[in-house]
Amino acid sequence: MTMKTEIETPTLRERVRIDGSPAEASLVADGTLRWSSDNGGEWCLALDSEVLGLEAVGLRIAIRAFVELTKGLASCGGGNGIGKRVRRGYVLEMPTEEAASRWTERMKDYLDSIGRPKRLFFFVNPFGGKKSACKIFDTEIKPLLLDADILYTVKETKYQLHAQEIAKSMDLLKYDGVVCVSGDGVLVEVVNGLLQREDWNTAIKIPLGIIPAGTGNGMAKSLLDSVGDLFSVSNATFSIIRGYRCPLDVVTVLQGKTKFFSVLMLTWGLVADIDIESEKYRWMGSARLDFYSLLRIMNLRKYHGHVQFVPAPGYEVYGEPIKQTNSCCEDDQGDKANVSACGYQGPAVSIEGCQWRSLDGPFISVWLNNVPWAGEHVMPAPNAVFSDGYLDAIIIKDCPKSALLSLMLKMNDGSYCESPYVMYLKVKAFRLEPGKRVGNPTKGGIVDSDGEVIARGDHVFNHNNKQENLMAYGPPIQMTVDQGLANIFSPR
Ligand SMILES: Nc1ncnc2c1ncn2[C@@H]1O[C@H](COP(=O)(O)OP(=O)(O)OP(=O)(O)O)[C@@H](O)[C@H]1O
Repeated sequence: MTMKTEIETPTLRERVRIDGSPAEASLVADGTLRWSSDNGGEWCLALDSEVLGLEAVGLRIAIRAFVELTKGLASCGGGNGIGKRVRRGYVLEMPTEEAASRWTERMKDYLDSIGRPKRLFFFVNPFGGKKSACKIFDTEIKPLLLDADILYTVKETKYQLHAQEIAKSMDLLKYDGVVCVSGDGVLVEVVNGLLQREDWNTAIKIPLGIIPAGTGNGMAKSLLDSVGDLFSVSNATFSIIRGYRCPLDVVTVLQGKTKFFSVLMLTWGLVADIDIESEKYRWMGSARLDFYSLLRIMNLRKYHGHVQFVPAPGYEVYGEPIKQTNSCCEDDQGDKANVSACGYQGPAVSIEGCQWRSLDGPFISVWLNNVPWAGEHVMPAPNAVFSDGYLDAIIIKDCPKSALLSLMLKMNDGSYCESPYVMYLKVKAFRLEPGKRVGNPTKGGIVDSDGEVIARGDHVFNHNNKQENLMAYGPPIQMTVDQGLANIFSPR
């Protein structure tokens, strides 16, 4: 027999009716509402993890909850997160109006004390994924916001970089958070917009949120999966309503005088080729990635090139030590003022004195990740942590095609990393010098950051005969991590 310790002190007790049935109710100091019905059975609701909002009218308190579909007797706290949740109402009828207002005040005070957002700004990308973000907002997100008494402003993005433009100039004091109903692309634009502001150091601290409505939803998946929650729009929305947040590393990607900021990943070689070149098979739906992966592995490409990195403690065995770095950015460090008139300039801690190591090609694939998941079903970096100050580098130099095929099939649980062909290390900084394709010196690869092509070996020119990508293919591209620079709403 186990002894029950007195850690929960009931703060309020009352004879009530719940959904019409007489019951004995208590509201415990830790925010747990319990009741035992006269008809038998103990019930429990955790205000923090199961309640959206509440309202008192006369003797009645209407509680708007968000609970697991299979919520049973006395189960409290949102279960194991695996089950689907639904909105559900409970009505508490108090014996007096005085009791009703006392209980309401206590419950509202508790919800206020956990720092939930009250005013949110939403970017909705009507163009992302299956082009259903507006419908998702109206049918799945809005009802939860209304139940939680959250005031919201919605802005549909009209074109590429629209979200970045708005984030650069919007009045952030009006909001407790900026949420993207989109794929990862719009979130990255918001981070870039915030960091281009004069007041970037306060602007970047505004809590960011992501509700999956795109093709690439790696951030939403990483956040929900970190607590074992089911990947869904409503779970992502509820995690924003609850208001917990975690710090998020921001990566500065720099080449010469060009820079931008990333929060997800950068990839070159096999994965970038599959991600970008398979676009032409979009008509196949989700099968396009499997089909094109197979095609690329059968006709496997390798790329010449060179990488340098500052390993995290414990990862110094990889690569060869180098004394002097041929930094891509030495010139620019002294020239920082020219990079941008204002805004964030990159991590304050210098990496110049660090012990760099290097690896020479050819490479099959180089993949750097800030969070574990790159998409709903692809987990390249199982050990990635949102704010450890490191990028997880996954490098494949050589691998038989049959082994590569089986690695690709193990991408959905991260187990591919155990293969002896996969080099997995954590780095503080990374430099990529992408080269030409082995056996075909006229062809280069693709460097893809957060789903966008940033450099292409086969030059693509626009109608003004200017190279259309942000960066050049060949010269080093440097990535440095600023630990926990941003904040993101997280399930816990
Ligand atoms: N109205 C719009 N028309 C065209 N592009 C837009 C519009 N609004 C946003 N965008 C752009 O769409 C891109 C992708 O957005 P997002 O990440 O939300 O969706 P996605 O479906 O995951 O993306 P992808 O097209 O890379 O698969 C972003 O770069 C964004 O700038």
